[in-house]
This record gives sequence, C-alpha cells and structure tokens, in this order.
Amino acid sequence: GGGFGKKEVATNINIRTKSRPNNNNFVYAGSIRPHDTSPSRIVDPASVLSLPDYAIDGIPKQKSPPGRRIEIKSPEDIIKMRAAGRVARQVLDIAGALVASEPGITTDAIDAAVHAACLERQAYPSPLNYRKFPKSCCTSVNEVICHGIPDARPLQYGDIVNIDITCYLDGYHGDCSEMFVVGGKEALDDAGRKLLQTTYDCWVQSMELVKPGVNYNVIGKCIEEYIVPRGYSTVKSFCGHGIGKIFHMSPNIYHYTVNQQLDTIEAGHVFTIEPMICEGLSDPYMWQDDWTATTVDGKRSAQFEHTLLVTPDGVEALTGKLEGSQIQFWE
Ligand SMILES: O=C(NO)c1ccnc2c1ccn2Cc1ccccc1
Ligand SMILES: [Co+2]
Ligand SMILES: [Co+2]
Ligand SMILES: [Co+2]
Repeated sequence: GGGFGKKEVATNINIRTKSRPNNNNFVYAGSIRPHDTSPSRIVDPASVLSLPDYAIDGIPKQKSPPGRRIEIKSPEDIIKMRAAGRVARQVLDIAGALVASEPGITTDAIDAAVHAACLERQAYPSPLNYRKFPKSCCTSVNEVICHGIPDARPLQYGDIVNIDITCYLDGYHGDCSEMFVVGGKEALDDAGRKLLQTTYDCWVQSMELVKPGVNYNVIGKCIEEYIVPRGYSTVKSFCGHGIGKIFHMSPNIYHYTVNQQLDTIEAGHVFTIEPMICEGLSDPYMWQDDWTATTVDGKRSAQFEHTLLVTPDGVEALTGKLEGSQIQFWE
C-alpha cells in the first residue's frame, strides 16, 4: 500500500542480486557450485486470477483438514485442478523446450521464462516466496536432489536437470516435474541413461498401482523394490504430498517401504508421486543457502513428478503430457 498507484507486489523478499553464501571452507560433494542469483521476480496481483496466502509474507496459513484426514475433492475442485494441472504441464513443456533449443542457457533464464509463462496464463508461480523460496521454479542439476535455485550457472553439455513447476491457478495448485538432458541422449553416458530409465520406470509402475481401496504403502514398496536390486537408492527425506488449494497437505507420500498400514486410497484424493532416485547414497546434504539439497557423495539423482487424481476406477495424471508435449527417449 501507500503512494499513488503504488502496486502492492507479491514477494517482498530481497530484491538485490544476491551472491550466494559461500564461506570458503564449505566442502561441496560434487562439481555443481552456486552461482549468483538475480533479484526476485515480482507478481502484480492484478495479473493473476488469485494469489496464494503466502505470496506477500512467505508464510502459508491455510491448514490441512484436521488430523491427518485426506480431503476428498468436490466435482468443482476437480474441474479447477484439471485446469491448474494443464497450465503446470504447459509451463513445464516451455521450460523443457528452452533446454533443448538454447544450449548454455542459465537456469535463471529458464526461471524468467517460467515466471512469464505463468503470468501469461494468469497463474501465480507457486514456489515464489513459498516459505521465502526466492524463485518461480526449481532447477536441480546432476547431484542436486531437489529444490535447486535457478541462478547464473549455464547448463552444460551432458547435464541432467530436473525442472519442477508448480502453478497456482484460480485457487488451486498443479505440481509436476521432469528430467531433461542437455544435448540430448547422445550427450549422456550410459550410467546416466540407466539412471533416468530406472527412475522413470519405477515412477510409472508406482502410479499404475493407484486406485481406490489400495493402501498408500504400495507406492513406496513398488518404488524401492524396483530400484534397489538395480543398484540405486531412494531419497527418504523428501516426500510426495497431498495438493489442492494448499501446496502441501496430507497425506505424505513415501517413496520407500514403510512397514505399516497407511491410509487407504480413495476416489477424490489428489496427491503427487515424485521419487528421487540416486546413483549412490540417498542422504541429502544441504548447501549453506538452506534450500539446495545434493547427494552426500556427489553422485547424480533423478526425479519425475505428476499431480494425480484418484478416480473411481484408477488414476488420472492432471499434469499428464498434452498433444504438443515432447516425448523423451526413456518414454
Ligand atoms: O513439492 C514440491 N515440489 O514438487 C516442493 C515441496 C516443498 N517446497 C518446495 C517445493 C517446490 C518448491 N519449494 C519451495 C521450498 C520451500 C522450503 C524449502 C525448500 C523449497
Ligand atoms: Co560457472
Ligand atoms: Co514439484
Ligand atoms: Co511436489
């Protein structure tokens, strides 16, 4: 407020280019290093259909349904979540096309394109200022497990990068991510191809199990039993999550075997499955920025994510690929 015509802008986080904290004795596990981040992008509230409750102060306020109850979406909720999921998919496709068409593009430039693509669709880029996160998407390269911050680092030939998009459209979030290979399949070593193929396959198999009446624990069991015999590990510190009007809500979705009965999957539940699969150890190692999680051993990690709606006879990926979506070599 205040001032004539001064627009209240979403995000009041620091607006200076921030050189990343990097006191010299921090030991990095792999070869990725933090690069400078650009000033946080702003959102004019008039340009989006609605703002999430954390947009100004960074603090999510809506609470999940009481207890660990899992929300059953109404028909109106579902219509709006399909729209949010479709927008998230469109934005992810735009980001992926940039990786293919602009060799050497920085992850910050990808973030700028994602930010613009969200606003063009009157959607708010959900990660922006969510618990003070400084950017509009996550870009996680090679040994970065998740929540990589878009910055001035140019993508390099042979990098694998997860781009994680969440869009808030007209009151509902849609959340999806996918891997991209800088330079395409020929730029990637055989071990990298195997990592991506195995991660994709365990993810698809776990989604195919989703239908009413099944226990949530089948998801993690399926993932872990598929990847461990193939020599990989699955990250336990970050989960999939319920999603709707709230970015993260119950239930937690575990990507590993939990030896106990969890809740039962029911029609109308909406949640993400987003396994993070590692070549080596799956323990996260936090950078000094408190966001970026890498593997402890510097080996690579891969992730895919869909927002899923449980239907009476199975499951629907609300962020599923569309007519124009690029099909990747592992699909
Ligand atoms: O579901 C997610 N991606 O699929 C997801 C979960 C939690 N926080 C997230 C995301 C994406 C971006 N942030 C922002 C952030 C907030 C606090 C710590 C680190 C990152
Ligand atoms: Co550099
Ligand atoms: Co996501
Ligand atoms: Co998610």
